[in-house]
Amino acid sequence: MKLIIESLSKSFGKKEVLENVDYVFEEGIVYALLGRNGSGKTTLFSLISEQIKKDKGKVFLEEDGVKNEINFKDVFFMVAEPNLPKFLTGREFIKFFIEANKDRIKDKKPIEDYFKIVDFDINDIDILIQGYSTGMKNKLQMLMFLILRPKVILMDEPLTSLDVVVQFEMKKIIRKIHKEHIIIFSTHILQLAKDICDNIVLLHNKNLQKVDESIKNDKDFEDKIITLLTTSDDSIKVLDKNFKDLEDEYESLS
Ligand SMILES: Nc1ncnc2c1ncn2[C@@H]1O[C@H](COP(=O)(O)OP(=O)(O)OP(=O)(O)O)[C@@H](O)[C@H]1O
Repeated sequence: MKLIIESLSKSFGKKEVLENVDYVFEEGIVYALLGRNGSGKTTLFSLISEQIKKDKGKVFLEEDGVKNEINFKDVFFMVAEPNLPKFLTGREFIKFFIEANKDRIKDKKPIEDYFKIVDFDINDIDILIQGYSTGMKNKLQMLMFLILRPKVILMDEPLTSLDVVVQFEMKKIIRKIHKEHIIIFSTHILQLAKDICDNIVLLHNKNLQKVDESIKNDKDFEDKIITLLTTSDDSIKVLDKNFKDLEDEYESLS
């Protein structure tokens, strides 16, 4: 199975965020999507999951050699700050979610078993979601994709709000299920990208760019990624210019 992006472009007003992006993501590989703030990671995920309209280009899913335009039902987009119904309990919400998606769930389990997978405190499942921490809400989101097992899983900064124990559990779960899915994981935490992902893809200069796999084992891994994310970036030129101005100013004073 492959997720194929062809000539994808998106602008907001005059700001072009993605320009003719072509990329192929494959099943069984966990991808880390790295990019600077505002580079377009969330925009890319929103386009793939059809939450916003493309200006140009298409996204396909290829299965057994047959290529079709992607259906939003094949994609689960896990956001950093989930918007869940506040006045339901965790149990009520997951029960409703299972009922609403019953035709798509292959391997149905008792509800409490699902909560156990993400190490959700059983005493908390009957309190209202409005009382949940961000980490607890994120565990509910994880449950949603573990119940649905969609073909494509997009995770926008997913583990940041989880405590280290749950992060570790989630890393294990992602590694366990990754063979049957296409998983793309956006993060600013380079160590996480290195730990959990097979391939690193940069979103930089409005386009996607594969990072050579050997970089992951390089002792200067973080420096190299930063260099790649700052090449031909105007902000760095501005920074350099400011330092030059300061140096000149300093020299004229001394
Ligand atoms: N609905 C919108 N209307 C106008 N501009 C938008 C909209 N959504 C995103 N943008 C702009 O598109 C650019 C890319 O935003 P996006 O949220 O995709 O970046 P990101 O890589 O996810 O950033 P971060 O790492 O900070 O979360 C930004 O300049 C942002 O201001």
